[in-house]
Amino acid sequence: MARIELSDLAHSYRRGASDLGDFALKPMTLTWRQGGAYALLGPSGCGKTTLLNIISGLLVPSHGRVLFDGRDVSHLPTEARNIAQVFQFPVVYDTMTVYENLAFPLRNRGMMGGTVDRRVREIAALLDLTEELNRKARGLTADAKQKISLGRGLVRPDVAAILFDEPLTVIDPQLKWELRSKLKALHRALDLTMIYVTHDQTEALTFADTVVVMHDGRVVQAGRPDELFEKPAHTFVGYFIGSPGMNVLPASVAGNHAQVAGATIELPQSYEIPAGKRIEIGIRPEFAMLARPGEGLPVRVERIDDLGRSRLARLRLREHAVAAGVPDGLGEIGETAGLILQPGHIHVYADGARLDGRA
Ligand SMILES: Nc1ncnc2c1ncn2[C@@H]1O[C@H](COP(=O)(O)OP(=O)(O)OP(=O)(O)O)[C@@H](O)[C@H]1O
Repeated sequence: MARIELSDLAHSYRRGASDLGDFALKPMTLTWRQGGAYALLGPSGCGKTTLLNIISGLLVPSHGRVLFDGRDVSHLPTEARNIAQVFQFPVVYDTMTVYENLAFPLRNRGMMGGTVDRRVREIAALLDLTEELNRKARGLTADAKQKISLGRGLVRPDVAAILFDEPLTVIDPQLKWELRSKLKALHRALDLTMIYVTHDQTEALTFADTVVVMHDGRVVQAGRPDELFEKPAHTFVGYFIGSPGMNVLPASVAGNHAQVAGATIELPQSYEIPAGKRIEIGIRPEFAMLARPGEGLPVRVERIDDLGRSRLARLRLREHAVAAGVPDGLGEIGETAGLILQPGHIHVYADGARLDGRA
């Protein structure tokens, strides 16, 4: 296991690039705790694979350093970093049995006999592969093969970290759920540093203690799932996480008052607003409620989605789309209604970044 530090790390695929726009990874300094379960989450093209390849040693960063337990490994190849990797598609030896596949990474490192056997059986049991141990990998389904790949990644007890790159892509949706919680249990049982790359928020939130959200080559927030939900550090985190995402509305804020769509909302905290920045407020649909016309902000009702246990209103506040909850006793909903925002859950953003208020 290792603590992994990224120190002033940045990467451009263009030699000699100086414009930040040419950087797939913008400068970042970040520590991955020993034994942590991390998800690296972001949309396609935000730089996840670039960052993972730099940590694994497939790519040498154009700027900054990667440290494993304080040791600079920036220029070391993958083999010298003592990490395990699990990729999107199964990497298994078809002619070997499941047992031999799982034992391979251990034997390759010079481990012998009983130690190998114990570890292979432990991992096989954790992944429900015990019954298959003597079968050749060739005849197995894609799901089973990917389980073997996961097992091969998890089997070595001495790795600095295990890097997963979208490992459940080929897995059947039903089994995905099962494997996700299994991976979480495995992390607890094995106490290894794990970094799990995904663009799927459910996968990230169910697996990780800490979710690292990337957007446009930057890490915009690293936090616990509840922190990302309750205090999105960037408007991007607000609408990327959550379903539907956070409502973001242009506003002007002075002290503890926000002007939104012509109405004034009193905020529980006071804000110092930097000059010349785009000011927005953000509020999650869970804390915005549809109300009778004349209450709160005036909105137009576009539609009501029945979600089974609750209803979600899709609204227009002037030209802005807003999602809000529908209280049970509201009665008939016409074309116009009111919208009440819970002030304690309103965040203020300047150029996308969350501002801290003062009580
Ligand atoms: N080998 C390369 N040469 C040049 N540009 C690259 C290379 N690999 C990635 N890029 C660019 O770097 C940026 C980040 O790509 P990266 O693959 O790291 O993102 P990602 O978040 O992993 O996306 P995806 O989920 O689609 O794999 C993108 O703009 C991409 O076009």
